[in-house]
Amino acid sequence: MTDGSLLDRALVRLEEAASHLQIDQDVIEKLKYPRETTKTRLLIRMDDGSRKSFLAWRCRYDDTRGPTKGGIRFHPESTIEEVETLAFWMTFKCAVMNLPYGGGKGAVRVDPHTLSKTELERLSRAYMQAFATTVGPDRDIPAPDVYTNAMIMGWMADEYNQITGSVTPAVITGKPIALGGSLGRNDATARGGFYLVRHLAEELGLAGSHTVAIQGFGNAGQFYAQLAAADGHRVVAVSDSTGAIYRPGGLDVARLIAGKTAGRRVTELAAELGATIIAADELIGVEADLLVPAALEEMITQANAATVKARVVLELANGPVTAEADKILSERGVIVLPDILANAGGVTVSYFEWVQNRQGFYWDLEEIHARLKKMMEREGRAVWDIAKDRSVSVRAAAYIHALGRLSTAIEAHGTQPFFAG
Ligand SMILES: NC(=O)c1ccc[n+]([C@@H]2O[C@H](COP(=O)([O-])OP(=O)(O)OC[C@H]3O[C@@H](n4cnc5c(N)ncnc54)[C@H](O)[C@@H]3O)[C@@H](O)[C@H]2O)c1
Repeated sequence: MTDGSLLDRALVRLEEAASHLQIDQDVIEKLKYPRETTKTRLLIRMDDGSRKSFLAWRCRYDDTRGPTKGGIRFHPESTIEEVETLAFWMTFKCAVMNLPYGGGKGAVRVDPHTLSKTELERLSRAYMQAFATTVGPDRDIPAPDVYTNAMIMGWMADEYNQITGSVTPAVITGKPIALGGSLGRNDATARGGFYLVRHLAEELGLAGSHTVAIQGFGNAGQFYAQLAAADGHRVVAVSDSTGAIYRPGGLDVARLIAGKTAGRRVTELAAELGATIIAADELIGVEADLLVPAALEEMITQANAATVKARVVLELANGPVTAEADKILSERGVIVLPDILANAGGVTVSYFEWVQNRQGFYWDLEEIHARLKKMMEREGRAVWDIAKDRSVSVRAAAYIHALGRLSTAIEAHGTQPFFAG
C-alpha cells in the first residue's frame, strides 16, 4: 500500500491531466472534493428474529454534466474512502464517454454471501428507504457493482416506486428485463472492453489470435472470457477470490462458467479442465498477451508489476493498477487501457437503459450492440490519438479527454465570464 488515501492517489491522475491542459485552478479545486456523501446505518431484521445493522453510504461526487451515476457495492471491506474514489472515477468515466452524467457511487459494508435471500432483500430495500431522497431519475441513478446484481436492482426499484407512489424505472439501471432493464446490460462492461481491444488491435500488437489471463471471474471477467473465446482467442488463466488456475493450451470457458454458476471455485474446477492451480497473485505474471484485471482495486502494485508479461492490460476493474505499478508497466512498454475507458461499456448501456425507460420505447439487442460499439470506438480512438499526439500514457490521455469536457461544463455553468478573468 502506498501513502495517502485511495482518493488522494486517484487525484494524482487529475493533477497529471491538468498539467497538460490550460485549466483554471478553480476547476481542479471543484473536482478534488465530493459534492456530498451521506452515511447511514441500515437496521434490518434477520431470519432468526434478531436485528443487525450495516454501514452504508451514497456519494454524489460531481453533477456538473448531469445527474450522478454509479453502482452500489456490497462488500465486507467497503469504506467511505472507497465509495468516494469510485464516485470520482465515475465522474471521469461518464465524461470520457460523453454521457450526460456526473459521477456517484454507493456501498454497504456487508458480506452478502453470509445473508439469506430474504435478508438480502430486506437490506436492499432498507438501502433504498435510506437514500430515497438522494436518488432520482434526474438526480442520482444507481446500478449494480461488486456483489450486487439485477435482482437487487429490481428490489430497490420496487421499493422506490412504493415510497414515491409512482412507477419510475429510470431511477436505477441494471434492472431485470421484466422491470424495464435493457437488453445487453449483463455483458456490457466486458463487451465494451472487448470492442475497444478489437478496434485498437493493430496498434496494441494484438491483431490475430492472442492469449488472455483474467483476474476475477464474476460478471466482467466471465463475459470477457466468453467474448474472447468466441472470437478465437485463448483464455489461459483465470482467478477468483480463492485462487487461480492456468492452462497454457487454453481453458474450456463454457465449462468454467457452468462450474462457477453452480457455485464452485475456479480451483475446484482445475482437475476436470486439465489446468494447474497457481497462487492467486501468480496470475498477474503468467505468459499471456493480454492481462484483464476484473476483480478489485490495487491488485497490480509495486510488488508484482515487474512480473507482468502481457503486452497490454485491459482494466475491466476500477483502479486495479496503482500509480507506482503504472510507472513500472510503462517503463517496460506495457500498454494499460485505463478503467475510465476500458470498463465504460457498463455505464454506457446503463445510460441506454435510462434513455429507453424515459422514452418508453425499447431497442433490440442489435441496436444496443451497434450503439455501444460505435461509442467505444469513437471515444477509444479519440483517447488513443491524444496519447499519440501528446506522447502520454493512454490513462493520462483518457483523463485529459474527460477533464476537457468537465472543465468546459464547469465554466459554462453561468460563470464563464468569471473564468475568462
Ligand atoms: N459489473 C459492471 O457492470 C462493472 C462496470 C464497471 C466496472 N466494474 C468493475 O469490475 C470489477 C468486477 O466487478 P463485477 O461486477 O464483475 O463483480 P462480481 O462481484 O461479479 O465479480 C468479482 C469477482 O472478483 C473476484 N475476486 C474478489 N477478490 C479477488 C481477489 N483478491 N483475487 C481474484 N479475484 C477476486 C470474486 O471472486 C468475483 O469472481 C470491479 O472493480 C467493478 O467495480 C464492473
